[in-house]
Amino acid sequence: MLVVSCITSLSAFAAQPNVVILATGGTIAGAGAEATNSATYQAAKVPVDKLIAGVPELAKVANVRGEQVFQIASESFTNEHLLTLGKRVSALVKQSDVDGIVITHGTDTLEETAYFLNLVIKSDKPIVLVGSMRPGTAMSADGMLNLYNAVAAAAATDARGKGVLVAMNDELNSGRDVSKMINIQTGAFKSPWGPLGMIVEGKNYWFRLPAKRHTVNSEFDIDKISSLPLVGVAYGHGNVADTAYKALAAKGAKAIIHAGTGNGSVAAPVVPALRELRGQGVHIIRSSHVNAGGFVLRNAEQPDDKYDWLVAHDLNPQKARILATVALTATNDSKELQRIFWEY
Ligand SMILES: NC(=O)C[C@H](N)C(=O)O
Repeated sequence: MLVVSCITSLSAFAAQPNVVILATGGTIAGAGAEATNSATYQAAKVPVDKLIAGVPELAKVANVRGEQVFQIASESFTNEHLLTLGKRVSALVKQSDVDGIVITHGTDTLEETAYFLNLVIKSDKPIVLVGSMRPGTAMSADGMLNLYNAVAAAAATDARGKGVLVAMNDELNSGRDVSKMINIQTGAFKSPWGPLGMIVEGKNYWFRLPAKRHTVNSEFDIDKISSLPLVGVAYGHGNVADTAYKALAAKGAKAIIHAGTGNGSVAAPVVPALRELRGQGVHIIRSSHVNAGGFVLRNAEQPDDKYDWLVAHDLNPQKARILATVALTATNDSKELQRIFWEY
């Protein structure tokens, strides 16, 4: 009897999917002095093994192992961090003993890393990013459930082929669309076009699919990218001057994302400087900083065809920076870049 039950539990273990948790820091690995410290704490303190040990229920949905890739607050996530993480994910998804990847990440730039991986990883295996809005030491900390949901989602075969996902607050959002909308509530991550699905008690419920190119259908491949060009973001407002745009170009920016008002509109006094920069070879990409999601169209507000400027369509400025950075590794042609902005 004993032998039989041992064999049964062994085969049950072997049958579980293998999920690797790549830890990068953030509030999900944060710690505060008191349980009441939900907003004042130090990010990136708790190592991955301790995070995993804190959620024993993970073992019921997957064979989980952790790797500490970085231990940083995500506001300091550089292009080099993106490259290092992307190459590690790419190597892992090629392994036959890896079924899914979870990446624990600070929430400040989680949307940027999720979009980057969505563009450059050639795999249909689930890749799920997760963070938390409160540190694990706080009352009603959200990290445990978010992590459980992320591992359950990454372990599920129904999460395959949907691009890089973000599991936060019971929602499964596309890494392309999702954005941090508020910095103090657990329901912080929203997509302007709605979530792809929900995860409830470890089960995924899907409602829609991403329409844009991603992962296996992307023309970009992290294995072929060895460095990322500099792309800057300049914030537009009514009294804006050309100082930031010119300074970014002087620092070597290959493209400048104009975080514009409304329809990516540009204040009249800075138009000449932006035209001049384009003449010097710097791409000008009009995006919008409106809160619920911009929708910038070519030749609306500004004659993009005449100026050879680009539009980021619905990508917010930080996501537009990611796509421009990746796209510029493949082409410097403005028509090609605009095609890429429509397709991804
Ligand atoms: N909630 C968080 O994770 C915020 C933190 N500043 C980070 O992005 O690392």
